[in-house]
Amino acid sequence: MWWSPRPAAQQVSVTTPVPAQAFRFAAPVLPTPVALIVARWLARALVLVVGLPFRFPIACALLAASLAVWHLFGWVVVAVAWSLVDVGLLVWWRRWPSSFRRWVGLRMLAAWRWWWVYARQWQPVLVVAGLAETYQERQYLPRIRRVTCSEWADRVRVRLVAGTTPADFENRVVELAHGFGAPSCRVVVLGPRDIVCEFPRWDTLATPIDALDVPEAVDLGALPVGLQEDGTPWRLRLHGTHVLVVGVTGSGKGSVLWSAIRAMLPALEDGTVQVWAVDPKRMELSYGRSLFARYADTGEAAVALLEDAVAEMQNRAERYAGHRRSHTPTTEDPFVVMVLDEVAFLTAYHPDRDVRRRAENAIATLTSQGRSVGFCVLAALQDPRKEVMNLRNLFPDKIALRLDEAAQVDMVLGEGARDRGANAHLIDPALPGVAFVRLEGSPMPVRVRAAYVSDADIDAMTADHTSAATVELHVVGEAA
Ligand SMILES: Nc1ncnc2c1ncn2[C@@H]1O[C@H](COP(=O)(O)OP(=O)(O)OP(=O)(O)O)[C@@H](O)[C@H]1O
Repeated sequence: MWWSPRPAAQQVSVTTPVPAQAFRFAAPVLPTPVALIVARWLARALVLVVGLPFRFPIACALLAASLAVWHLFGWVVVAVAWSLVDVGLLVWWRRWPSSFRRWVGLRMLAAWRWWWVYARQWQPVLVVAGLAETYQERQYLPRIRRVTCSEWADRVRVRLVAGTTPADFENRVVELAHGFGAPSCRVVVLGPRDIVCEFPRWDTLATPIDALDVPEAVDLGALPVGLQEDGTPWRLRLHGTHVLVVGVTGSGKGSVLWSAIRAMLPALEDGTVQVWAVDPKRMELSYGRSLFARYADTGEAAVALLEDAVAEMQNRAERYAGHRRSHTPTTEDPFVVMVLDEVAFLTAYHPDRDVRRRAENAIATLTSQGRSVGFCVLAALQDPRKEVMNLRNLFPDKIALRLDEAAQVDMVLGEGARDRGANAHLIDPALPGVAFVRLEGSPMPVRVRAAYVSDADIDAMTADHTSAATVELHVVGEAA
């Protein structure tokens, strides 16, 4: 019938050109009069001038005050006033350099960076990076709300175009970092359509960090093991979790393990914490043997040690059942940290299949049941692929040191970590100990560097501190 639409016609997409179409409807192109263009430019200039006092209130107030004084009293008074202000600033800078830097230096730097780096290059960088949106032939750009500077980074607060998401920025962090000449870029979401792009001005982790001071009180939920990119301490939680440290050979896995052990020294000495170490390479942990309650360096010994840990963990769980739901470290029930260097030796490379199977079972049991009864597995691994370590998902916390391939980043830190800027595969080999981690409560990866615990530091640690558990073993040995 003439009024019923034909099925074939309904399937034609509205955007598909139809060659035989008789009429084509398009918006007419009207030449814009020059007067309109000039008026628009003038309006934009006016908005800029009116907005300046809001953007730079102090600078504008000073300028206005200078003009007023000039008008009322003449230029000599202005020159004298400015000389006095300069002297005042000089005294401030010399006497209180940090407050001067915070209140004057960094604000001036932020104004300069806003204008020179970001405002000037915003449009080309965002358009080329694919972050400009087009609607009805008009281009919409996210807007810079504010630029602030800290000692090490610029923070550019951005208002997103409606309909876009922070993920669009997170997926373009590499383009943004290169576009604005920064070593990296991190996106922090503040609220709806409100994000901050953080651009470091230089690499704050370029110089090695010496072994940190041994803390007086041990906080097993926040052991100081290095520094974060913003200069604040990098703290590692061990109590109530398990940690997998992944990195190619020479990436500095040892420095993470040793920094964690160093941060627990007082607790090792008073017996509330024990380290049980598995060291198949015999190069990494053997150096500080006297600090460990148990130590194994062969496949069979390592499996026996892991199975002992499982038995002790199950015994503890049986005692706790129905009485308590969490563990508090005491000398009777110490917090046990199983430090497993090169864990793939046990799970994938050991020639004996039975050893591999038993080791894998024991590690799986410890990681799945040990958290609440005071057992933690801190393992180091070179290759994160499933064939080598299929237990990696049982480790809630992971640390990605330098990796071989881009695809390994998400394997270690979880999906989307590389898109959010965790370029662990691009870490400079000259920067061992540099890593990406995900801190609690935030999906954003953070760049960190572990402190380097040298052989001399380990010597000093073993000379000054001994594990209470090891002392006990010696005493038993002497008595026997
Ligand atoms: N945090 C660090 N800061 C500075 N230098 C470091 C750091 N960690 C390691 N290094 C340097 O890198 C070298 C290799 O480190 P390390 O042996 O810890 O790497 P690894 O990942 O454990 O390697 P492998 O898997 O071969 O044992 C060290 O000898 C040391 O010189």
